[in-house]
Amino acid sequence: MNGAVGIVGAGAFGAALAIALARQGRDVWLWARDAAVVDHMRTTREIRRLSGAVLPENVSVTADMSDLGLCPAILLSVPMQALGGFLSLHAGNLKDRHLVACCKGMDLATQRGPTGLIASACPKATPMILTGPSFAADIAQGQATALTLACTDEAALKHVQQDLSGPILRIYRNSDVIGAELGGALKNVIAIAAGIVMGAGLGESARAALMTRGFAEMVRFATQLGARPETLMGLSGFGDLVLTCTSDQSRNFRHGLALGRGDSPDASLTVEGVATAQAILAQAAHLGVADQIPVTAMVARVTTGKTTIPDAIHALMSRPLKEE
Ligand SMILES: NC(=O)C1=CN([C@@H]2O[C@H](COP(=O)(O)OP(=O)(O)OC[C@H]3O[C@@H](n4cnc5c(N)ncnc54)[C@H](OP(=O)(O)O)[C@@H]3O)[C@@H](O)[C@H]2O)C=CC1
Ligand SMILES: O=C(CO)COP(=O)(O)O
Repeated sequence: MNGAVGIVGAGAFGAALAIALARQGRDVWLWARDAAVVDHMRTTREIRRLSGAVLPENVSVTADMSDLGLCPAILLSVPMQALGGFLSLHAGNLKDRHLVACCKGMDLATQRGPTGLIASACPKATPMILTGPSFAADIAQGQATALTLACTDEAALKHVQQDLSGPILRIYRNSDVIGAELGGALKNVIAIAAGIVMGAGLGESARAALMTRGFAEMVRFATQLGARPETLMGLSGFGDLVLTCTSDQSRNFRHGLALGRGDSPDASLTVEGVATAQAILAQAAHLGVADQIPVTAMVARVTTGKTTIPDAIHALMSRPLKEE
């Protein structure tokens, strides 16, 4: 299909985007790595991870990457920690394209964000990131959703913005790739902390304080890496932080909720904030600014069993007093 949108990864988000883009009139190639999963989707047209949402007719499903050969833009909707491995396996099929990362996080092995991994694996491709407040289930149901698309190539950015926009997906463009990436990565870490606060029974006031101080930390860290503060205040930062910290649809929030209650989190789910907290902390330590991201540091320590939740709360509450 000449000009179809390619989507790699038929999990919750990839499938939801396929459904929305198809409803907006685009032909879509949806790729999954597992031939049995592809057969099941072809036969039933159902997406198990989206409570049986149905794929429109103009979505073609494949396990063969060469089927995406005529797609000028390919959305990469695999988990962050799988992106590097995926790119090294399939770089040959992806060169020269607009590659739109849909994952939120930072790679633990390289401490790079998704567009950094794309640029390194596919130097001739144009890397972009699509991010912002958007639960897959909402998108699959056709609910209006606003997202940020970030890229440093303005012409390519405008082209893909146009391509992906429609009555379901309203896409805002942004040239600040670092800010968009870090907003999406860090909000998942803060959402785990918000879940812990609620699970431990600390109450709504504590959650509001955590979100506010977490947001201050997001802006501080991202601007040190070159992000624009306004990007963090937009959909990819503040918008997604609010969504993810306040809804138990969020897997990151639910992960924290389970930890706060003393339960075991569901290990089968994609919970990006766990590895990302460690990657951000390692990067901050390398830059000598680890003391400026106290919430992220505590999430990294709690989720790796290096400290307990009561000790983490005590440590955060007894930091030296400072100006807001
Ligand atoms: N779900 C949501 O509401 C949203 C998710 N996102 C982001 O989208 C990204 C994907 O999340 P989501 O779709 O929810 O996750 P899911 O766990 O639902 O799906 C992940 C998909 O990636 C595939 N996959 C995993 N590893 C590889 C690999 N090495 N090579 C190829 N395919 C692989 C999985 O295939 P298999 O089934 O074979 O393992 C599965 O199809 C995350 O970064 C998330 O933060 C962003 C906004 C909203
Ligand atoms: O990023 C998301 C919504 O914007 C999805 O959040 P979770 O990955 O926590 O479910």
